[in-house]
Amino acid sequence: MTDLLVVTAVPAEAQAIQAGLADPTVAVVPVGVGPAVAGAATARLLALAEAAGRPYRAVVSAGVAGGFADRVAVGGIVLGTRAVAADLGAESPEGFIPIDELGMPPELLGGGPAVPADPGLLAALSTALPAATVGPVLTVNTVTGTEASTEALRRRHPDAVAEAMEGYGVAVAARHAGLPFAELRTISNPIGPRDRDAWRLRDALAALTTAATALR
Ligand SMILES: O=C(O)c1cccc(C(=O)CC[C@H]2O[C@@H](n3cnc4c(=O)[nH]cnc43)[C@H](O)[C@@H]2O)c1
Repeated sequence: MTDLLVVTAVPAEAQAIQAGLADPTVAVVPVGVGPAVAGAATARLLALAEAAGRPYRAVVSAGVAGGFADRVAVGGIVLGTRAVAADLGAESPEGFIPIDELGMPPELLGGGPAVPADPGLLAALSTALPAATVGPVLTVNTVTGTEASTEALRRRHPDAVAEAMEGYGVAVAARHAGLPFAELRTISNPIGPRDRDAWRLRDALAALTTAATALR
């Protein structure tokens, strides 16, 4: 058991990470956008490696993300303490109800709507990236794009630092395989009213290359 598996959403993120990697045993694979495709693809990669007798030792979900502007700047690095399925639940006239408050048996929730990062892996990444902002990273199916949704997310997750679209799916795949999980993100845009022209992808990808030195 040697390799660390790093999964990104898109090829540009994988290339940015590969450009900064110091460790040749780290595999970086772009698996697609959103928690379902990222989770399914990660589970398949883990199963194939296991069947080939070269199982991975840990999984990192990595890429760019939106940041809560008062927590982390565009271009900054984020390490997730847990991956939170922030839009898994039900709407009601009184507001959003998280999935674990809907009365479902816990075994149907696969451990719940948040998967913690592995403490040892998170500690190693934090030591290697002391400037990183550390906190929960939300996983959403829809990029937040209004002031009202941003405020609702802040109310529900006052300690969250960023949102992206894959972490929870990758975390569930890692948990089902019994492997440590962590999430590494760099910030391409502030979370808030949609302004795609303001996304600073180049800065976030450059930050991913810098942060990749921590992946070993
Ligand atoms: O067009 C490009 O060159 C390009 C390069 C790198 C990444 C992209 C993406 O479109 C990344 C999509 C990916 O980014 C995450 N993300 C980024 N900002 C947010 C956000 O505010 N809310 C949710 N997710 C965000 C997400 O994980 C997407 O999968 C394009």
